[in-house]
Parts: sequence; structure tokens; C-alpha cells
Amino acid sequence: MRLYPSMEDCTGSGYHVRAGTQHFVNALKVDHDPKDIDLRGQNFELMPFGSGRRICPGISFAFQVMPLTLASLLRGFDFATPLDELVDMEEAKSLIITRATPFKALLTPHLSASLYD
Ligand code: HEM
Repeated sequence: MRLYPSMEDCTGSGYHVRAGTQHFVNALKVDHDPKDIDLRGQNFELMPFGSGRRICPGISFAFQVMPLTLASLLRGFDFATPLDELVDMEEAKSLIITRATPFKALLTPHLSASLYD
């Protein structure tokens, strides 16, 4: 989605970065009450939208739409795992956090069929 990736060497905060360098932010997990975590990229604990100058420009739109989307899904469907097993939260070894086993969910409509048109 990045419109203008940096194609040349550049300098930021005193660091010289060569063109083509892959850059990863090392987000440290600090134990805070989840409701105190700022998702707008301010405190580096959880940055689903990135941070700084290149932070996701869709962030405000996403904040408006996500609760409605989630509420609609929860209102319209029962969620379960295929064999009713607990969700396996084991993490795979990777640069970013991914699941060791893919997450599978079974959604069952629980409202009258006409409401899903
Ligand atoms: C839950 C929803 C979303 C999440 C979690 C998300 C996450 C992200 C992340 C992590 C980045 C990279 C930021 C960085 O490099 O520092 C990004 C970039 C971007 N996002 Fe989103 N995004 C979401 C929704 C949206 C929406 C709704 C739009 C547009 C309507 C959008 C448009 C963009 C664009 C254009 C960029 C590139 C910005 C740039 O490179 O300067 N995103 N997003």
C-alpha cells in the first residue's frame, strides 16, 4: 500500500539508511492495562497502524468502521471452532507474530435468513 517507498539513501535521526534497506520496528511489549494502550502509534506497545510519518492514513476510518463491523458479525453469527476445541495460541517462530497453527472459525447464522440479504 505504500505510495512512495524510499528509493534513495536517506538520513533520519542521525542514522544513515541505504536505499533498499528493510526496516523493522522492534515493538516492546510492556505490561499495561489494555485499555491504556494507545493504538495510534504513540507508545510502541501495540502499533496495528504503524507509527510516525508513514502511519496508516486509514486509521480514523478504521476506528469508525471496525466496531460496527465487529458488532454486526457478533450480532449475526455464532462463532465456534470446527471441533469446539480451544483456540491454539502457540506462536510460530517468525519476524512478526503469527500463529503456529492457522485459525479456523465456524460461523453459524442465528437470525432469520431474510436479515442477511
Ligand atoms: C483495521 C484496519 C487497518 C489496519 C490495521 C491498517 C494497518 C496499516 C499499517 C500497519 C500500515 C503501514 C504503516 C507504516 O508503514 O508505518 C498501513 C499503511 C497504509 N494504510 Fe492502512 N490499515 C487499516 C486500514 C486502512 C484503510 C481503511 C485504508 C484506506 C481507506 C488504509 C490505507 C493505508 C495506506 C494508503 C497506507 C500506506 C501509507 C504510506 O505508506 O504512507 N488502511 N496500514
